[in-house]
Amino acid sequence: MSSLRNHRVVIASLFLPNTAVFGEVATSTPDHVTSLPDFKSAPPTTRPSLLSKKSRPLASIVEDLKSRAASPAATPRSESVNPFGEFPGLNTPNKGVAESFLGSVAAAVNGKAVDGAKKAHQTTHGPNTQTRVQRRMSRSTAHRTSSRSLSSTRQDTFSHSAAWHVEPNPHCNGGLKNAVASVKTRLRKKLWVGTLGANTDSFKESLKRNMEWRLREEQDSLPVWIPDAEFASCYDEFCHQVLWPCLHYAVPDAPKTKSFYESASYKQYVAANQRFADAIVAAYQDGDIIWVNDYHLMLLPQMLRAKLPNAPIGFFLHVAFPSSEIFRCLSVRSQLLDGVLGADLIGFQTANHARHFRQTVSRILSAEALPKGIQLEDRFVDVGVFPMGIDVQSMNEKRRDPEVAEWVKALKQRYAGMKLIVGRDKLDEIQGVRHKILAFEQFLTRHPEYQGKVVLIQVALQTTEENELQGSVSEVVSHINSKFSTLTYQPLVFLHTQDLTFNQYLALLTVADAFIVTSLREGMALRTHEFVECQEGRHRPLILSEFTGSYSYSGFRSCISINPWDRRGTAAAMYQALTMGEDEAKSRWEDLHNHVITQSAQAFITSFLVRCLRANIEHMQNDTKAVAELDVSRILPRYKHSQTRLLLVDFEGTIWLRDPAALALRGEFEIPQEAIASLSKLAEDPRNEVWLLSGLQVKGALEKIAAIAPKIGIVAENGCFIKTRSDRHGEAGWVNMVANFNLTWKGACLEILNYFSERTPGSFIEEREASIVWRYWTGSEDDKSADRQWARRQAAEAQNHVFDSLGERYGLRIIPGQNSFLVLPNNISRSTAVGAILNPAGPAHSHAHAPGGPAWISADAMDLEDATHVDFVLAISKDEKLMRRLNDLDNAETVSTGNRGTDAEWNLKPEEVLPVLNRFAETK
Ligand SMILES: O=P(O)(O)OC[C@H]1O[C@H](O[C@H]2O[C@H](CO)[C@@H](O)[C@H](O)[C@H]2O)[C@H](O)[C@@H](O)[C@@H]1O
Repeated sequence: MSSLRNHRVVIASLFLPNTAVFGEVATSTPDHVTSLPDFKSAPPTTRPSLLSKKSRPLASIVEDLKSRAASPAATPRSESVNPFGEFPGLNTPNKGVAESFLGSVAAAVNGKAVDGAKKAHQTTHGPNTQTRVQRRMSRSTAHRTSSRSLSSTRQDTFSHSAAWHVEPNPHCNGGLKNAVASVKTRLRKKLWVGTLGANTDSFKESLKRNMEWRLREEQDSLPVWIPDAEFASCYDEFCHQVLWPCLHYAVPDAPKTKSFYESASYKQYVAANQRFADAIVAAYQDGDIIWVNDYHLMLLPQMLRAKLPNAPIGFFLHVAFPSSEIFRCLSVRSQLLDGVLGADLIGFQTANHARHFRQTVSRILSAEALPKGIQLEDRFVDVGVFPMGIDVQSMNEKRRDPEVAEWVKALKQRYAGMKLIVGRDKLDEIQGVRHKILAFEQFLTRHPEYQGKVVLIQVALQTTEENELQGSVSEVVSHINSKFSTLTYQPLVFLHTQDLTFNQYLALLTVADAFIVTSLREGMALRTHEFVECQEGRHRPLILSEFTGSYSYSGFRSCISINPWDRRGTAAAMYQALTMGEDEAKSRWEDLHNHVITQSAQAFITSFLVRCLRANIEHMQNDTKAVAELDVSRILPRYKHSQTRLLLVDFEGTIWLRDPAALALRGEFEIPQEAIASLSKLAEDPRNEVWLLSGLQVKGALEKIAAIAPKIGIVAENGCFIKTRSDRHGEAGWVNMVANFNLTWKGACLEILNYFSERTPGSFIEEREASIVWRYWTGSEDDKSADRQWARRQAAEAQNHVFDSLGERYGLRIIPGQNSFLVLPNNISRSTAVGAILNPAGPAHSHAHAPGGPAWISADAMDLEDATHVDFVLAISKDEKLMRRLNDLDNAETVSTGNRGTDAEWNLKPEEVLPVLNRFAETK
């Protein structure tokens, strides 16, 4: 982390952590209020107990019902006695919130006045029985109407003389804000770049300058000004209705309502991203690390890279990333992928999301996806997994607030004898609240003994109106409350986050008998981590969807897992949670807790930023390193004076420049006699060990070469087979490096590829011993015809099929080429073969490996420390992985014959290879 101290971190996030609010009211600095957004902020400087000694009687059931007198459902005046007696009063600045909160929870136990025909689901006072479950306001629309927002109407204009103050921005990603705060002593210099989350068209320029100045001075924040209509289209439409569902595995079909055009909203998304880019470029200083957050800003890394070619840029996706089968349906899929690939490092919450991303890039952009990232034409982009966590220490401090204890007491009193299941989600389709409620209905139906005794308290996070409508929560809430409510009981309570303070929420988590998340997909689900910490004294269980990021971590497997689509299973999980014995609950909680404290916010932020910096340094070294044309005269002296030399030379594309497809298809092969003769001459020298590296199979070309050049070692099929050099007794043989591998995948793979071959004219399969190549195009590489496009699409589909059905099961990897792709076992490569060659106990040095002998593969095969007996290594190859590995050796000269960016020390055109080999061969 020490290296981070010297850098300023520019944090780009759609919303700033703090925003500006008009009015003179002096509020506390953001540090004094809860840093978790969306909850009603605690009041200013003084924070007297909400439940002060001057208690006011608790609203009785009669009062509770009276307060809904405006409702058409008449309330019986002579209600039964409130079973909960006295409740402390609310004589505090947060009175409104407290009333709302208690009103809501009270309603659950006090029973509802119901319209004979149709019971309502209202849980708090208000004239309209629909309001509690209806959405409040989306982030963009909220600010067009909210009195707390910066601009109240479009007609108002605000100049620099308008009074304003700072408050926490309820729209900012709470997890991110907390994570940054958790390392504030170590992350000394930072600059947040984002929007205020308010309509700002009516601001005069003078006001904007005034805000910019103060926010920069006081909050380390730089506001980005986005016109209101542009913001709404970008955020409410493109982000929430196109990207959000798709990234959470829903096939894009927006706009369902035809209320907007995807292409138009994408334009606004581009424009909004460009405004961020302009603001950051203007503020950028040498040494800054730029950290771009989340799906709202997927184009920003590339826009920044265009202007700041050397800047360290990290992109972290907080939400999920779907399989390529889903992502490829997006009309702007390539633009979005190109956008994020401007970063040095792309981070994901889970290994699955990262894998999906790599596969998607490989299939849509035809770039090479390696385990550590993406090899583009001109540079490498790191891809990593950085699970988000919570700041446990800060959370525990908040939990220790006496006010939380008072609320716990109050809630216990209010819900005495009842069980509480708590949840907090957006009301859209993705977070599965509808599924949750229907499962709760099933639970109450299957376990009637719990009717009247269990309440589901659902805290609702606001999202876009359209998304909430699609979530269809409202109708099921009405349905379940009308089905099970009695005079003294309502099964389902809805609260909006604005209805309760964070302390109240913490109290709710503390008294909960279970917490439930039914997301159909989710990036992480940090609210479950908060619940676990709040349960320190009680250890009640977590019911968690298998489709959340949190569940993908083994520590969280001690939850009660559910498939949210399985209503019966979810209902059973509710029963299991409420009836679980203390010992089992404690043991499960301990696992969950251990995970929460290990996967902390601090660990997340430190590892992401350090890796981003390191990746940038590596990339810059590679990019700025002018790779010189090989100057043989600089190398020859070392060669001359060395005693043990290893010479590695690629076959295809380096000394053999013919089309491998023609060889596979028609068996057309002519030995490149001059090159083989030159290598053989080199191999005559007892100080030299000469190896030919090839992806071709043994049969055919390589067999023929082996016959005429017995002193050359050969690596076939990218490392699946190795032919040792013949020794002085003339012994040599092919060693099968994959003899112990399960190759049964080949049958299934061929079946898939046959299917695609039938549909792709001119394509064919090249089956090798332990690998398979599908050559989907045999025409010109520059062909832009529809036929080639079709073939490329088929190739993408075929890769998907092979990887999804066989990849993980058999440990396979797919290497895309220009017009073909190769499927082979994961742990086989030219560089593992070279590791095996260097190993003194390996196939190149031991006679135990006679032809047809046992397989040789060693766990140490990758270990280049074995290279101590070699004092000169020359590698002429296109294999970048091999180049990188050999660069770790002091005595290696790496020479690339590829035509794109390389990590090798030298470049060499393939046509120049033979003259170079000859010069070595002539040197004594
Ligand atoms: O609704 P948006 O403004 O588009 O924001 C998206 C959501 O961001 C946050 O959740 C995401 O990040 C969390 C922390 O990394 C992660 O736990 C969660 O799974 C992600 O979805 C935020 O907490 C949500 O309220 C926003 O909806």
